[in-house]
Amino acid sequence: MALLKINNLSVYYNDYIALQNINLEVNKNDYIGIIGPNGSGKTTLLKSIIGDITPDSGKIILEPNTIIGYVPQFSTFNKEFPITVFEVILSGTLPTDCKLFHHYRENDRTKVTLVIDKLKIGKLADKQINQLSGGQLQKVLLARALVTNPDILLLDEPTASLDTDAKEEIYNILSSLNKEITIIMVSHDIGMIKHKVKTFACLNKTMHVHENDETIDPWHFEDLFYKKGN
Ligand SMILES: Nc1ncnc2c1ncn2[C@@H]1O[C@H](COP(=O)(O)OP(=O)(O)OP(=O)(O)O)[C@@H](O)[C@H]1O
Repeated sequence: MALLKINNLSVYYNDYIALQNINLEVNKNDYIGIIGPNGSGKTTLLKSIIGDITPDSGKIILEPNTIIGYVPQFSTFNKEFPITVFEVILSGTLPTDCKLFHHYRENDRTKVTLVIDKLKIGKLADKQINQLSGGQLQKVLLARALVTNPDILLLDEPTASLDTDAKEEIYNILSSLNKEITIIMVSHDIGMIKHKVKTFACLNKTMHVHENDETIDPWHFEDLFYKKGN
């Protein structure tokens, strides 16, 4: 059984069609790059998968007990909130039905320490988030998503506004994580992810899926949005 199956998913914002009849099958260890122009529905698709948006039609089927980790768009994160790196990552353990005064368990703190070690960001743990560079903050957001030990990691433009070295570092971390975790990543960085992802999902309200092989030229990919995929 697929880890995640999307069948004929459509999402409307009032009369506006954001996603139309999307189909996608995601299996263990897949590494899918979702590409598409601005406004093509990429974030809407990720939010539908995590249940933040209820589809108007179609189905999203998860294998039982599948855990999803979500790294939202960097720009949507409020860097001015007075909170440390450790606390941001700890917040990833909060249950979805969290009460106002939630008490973390010792086990939650242990999970944070493990993920901090894994991403080698121990030196950042006590810093306030407004003291971080873009690349450091991106790693912290990744750590927050990893703290629940997800089976599938969804990332919305994880390298937007990062310099080339910081991008390369994030992509190297993701390639290493992909040995254990299935990854679905939205990106505008087609030239760079060409060397990373296993599959391209080309989205512009409708979606076509293509294996990332030598026939895909990252500089002439426009036709991938129209060809019939699987
Ligand atoms: N809450 C909303 N209400 C109305 N329209 C929305 C809403 N959210 C998104 N849209 C519209 O739906 C379309 C798809 O938006 P979405 O954010 O999913 O695109 P995207 O591909 O992620 O864009 P970008 O690359 O710019 O981040 C856009 O035209 C957007 O304006």
